[in-house]
Amino acid sequence: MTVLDDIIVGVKEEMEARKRLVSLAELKDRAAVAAPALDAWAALGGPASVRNDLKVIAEIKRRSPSKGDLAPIADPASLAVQYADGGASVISVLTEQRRFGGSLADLDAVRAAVEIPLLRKDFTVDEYQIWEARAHGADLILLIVAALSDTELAEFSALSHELGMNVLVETHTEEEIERAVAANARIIGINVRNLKTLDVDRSVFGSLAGLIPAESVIVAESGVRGADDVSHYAAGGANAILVGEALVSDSTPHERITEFKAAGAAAIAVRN
Ligand SMILES: O=P(O)(O)OC[C@@H](O)[C@@H](O)c1c[nH]c2ccccc12
Repeated sequence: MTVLDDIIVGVKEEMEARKRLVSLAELKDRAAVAAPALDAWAALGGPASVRNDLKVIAEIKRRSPSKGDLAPIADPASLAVQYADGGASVISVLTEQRRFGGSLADLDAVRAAVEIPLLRKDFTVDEYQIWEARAHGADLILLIVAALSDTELAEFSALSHELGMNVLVETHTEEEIERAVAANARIIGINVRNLKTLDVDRSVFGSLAGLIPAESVIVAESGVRGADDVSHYAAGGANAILVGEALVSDSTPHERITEFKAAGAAAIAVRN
């Protein structure tokens, strides 16, 4: 069993427990009265012809299976405000409980605090979680190609779009990019961390980014330690970066984001 398989077992158990507390019908009622989803695609730069800088997706991440506790986040709302002040385009809230220490309560707290698009970051394996995301104010959800069949990828994308949300489709291999493109994904992430082993290999980004059609927003996920990594991803074709650990463990995350955006813009100016 891979790490990913193991995580998903826990995700399903937690979801079954939530299903007993909140029915799908109840979630649909809540989703119907939620404020409409914000346009994460536009926030991430939109059509290729108008993209001009590097966008930052800043993540609220308490813990990870590879590193354990990252930082005590007493107040996710104030961290989110710092992210937004620093110029994050989207805030990612990890809601997976067992391995990442997240929750829907974190998503609620962040939703109440900022008005920029939110990614509900979780291991989506059931439509229930998509309704849940929308009911709790998410604008974007994560679909991990390695965890889904082509049918699930298509159905989950369609439901998300029906609910007005965008989808970040996460890949790690050439075959997964082909599957993401076949599913018409327009926001495609390359996670440099292999979720089956948790190994990080930053060179994966540069070797795969060229396979993604220019119309899609390309997100470099994981492994940003500092501005050099940001420059590396931007030079390799990233339109956006997704950063967790480096921001939650920094005392001035807004300054880090500003620094990352400057490094990204400089590398993109050279790239163009
Ligand atoms: O903390 P990092 O190395 O900056 O990584 C952030 C993000 O990419 C990572 O949290 C992540 C990428 N894909 C995921 C899927 C599930 C959980 C977490 C992730």
